[in-house]
Amino acid sequence: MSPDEMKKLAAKAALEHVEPGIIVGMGTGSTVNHFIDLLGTIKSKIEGAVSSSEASTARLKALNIPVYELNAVGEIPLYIDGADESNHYLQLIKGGGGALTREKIIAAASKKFVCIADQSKLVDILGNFPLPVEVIPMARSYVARQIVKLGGEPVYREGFITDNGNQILDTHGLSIMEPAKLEGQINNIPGVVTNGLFAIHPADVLILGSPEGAKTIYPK
Ligand SMILES: O=C(CO)[C@H](O)[C@H](O)COP(=O)(O)O
Repeated sequence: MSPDEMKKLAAKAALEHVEPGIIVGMGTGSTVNHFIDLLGTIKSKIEGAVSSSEASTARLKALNIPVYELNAVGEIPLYIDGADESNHYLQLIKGGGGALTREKIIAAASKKFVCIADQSKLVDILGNFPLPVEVIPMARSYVARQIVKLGGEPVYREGFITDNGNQILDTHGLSIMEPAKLEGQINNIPGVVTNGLFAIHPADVLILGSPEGAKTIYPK
């Protein structure tokens, strides 16, 4: 079974978390794209969505799913998003698609975060996937030097601009033993908008697609 088929299985299983009449918070990426397509088949049962990226907004609108501004809604009952890595505590690395900041905001504004992924994303220790850090452009070199002091090797994602008009440093070489501590340390560097660790507020549920079907995992 291909990773994409496994992503689709996870997306399908996540539909069970969609209650009638709700607004769904939507992440970004290929796994979420499968979920959005499936959401389109039950769109009359929901009120709409809040989106974390221009790409997800375009996909939702193409399916005639109403998209609300975050400022126009209260607490969102459900947030669905993918991940680049998850540990067994459901602490994540996200941001491979560069939408980490809006994703983190909508996840924080949501009551329940259901993460969907193929089985390869579950790891014992975070950090094999380079940690994305969104930076204000004029601070990029300064932030990069501070990340080196923390033991990382930042690589500028050249040619990529986030939906917020910022840049990304993909940080290699980190073996992340204390994810929540590192999340706070990096976010405290002036010029950092946010980093892709979702550790202080992990996911609530992880659904992994595998050749044996979709497996639901709760934090250890
Ligand atoms: O964080 C993300 C985008 O910013 C994605 O959720 C993450 O990169 C996983 O992507 P995919 O579902 O394509 O594997």
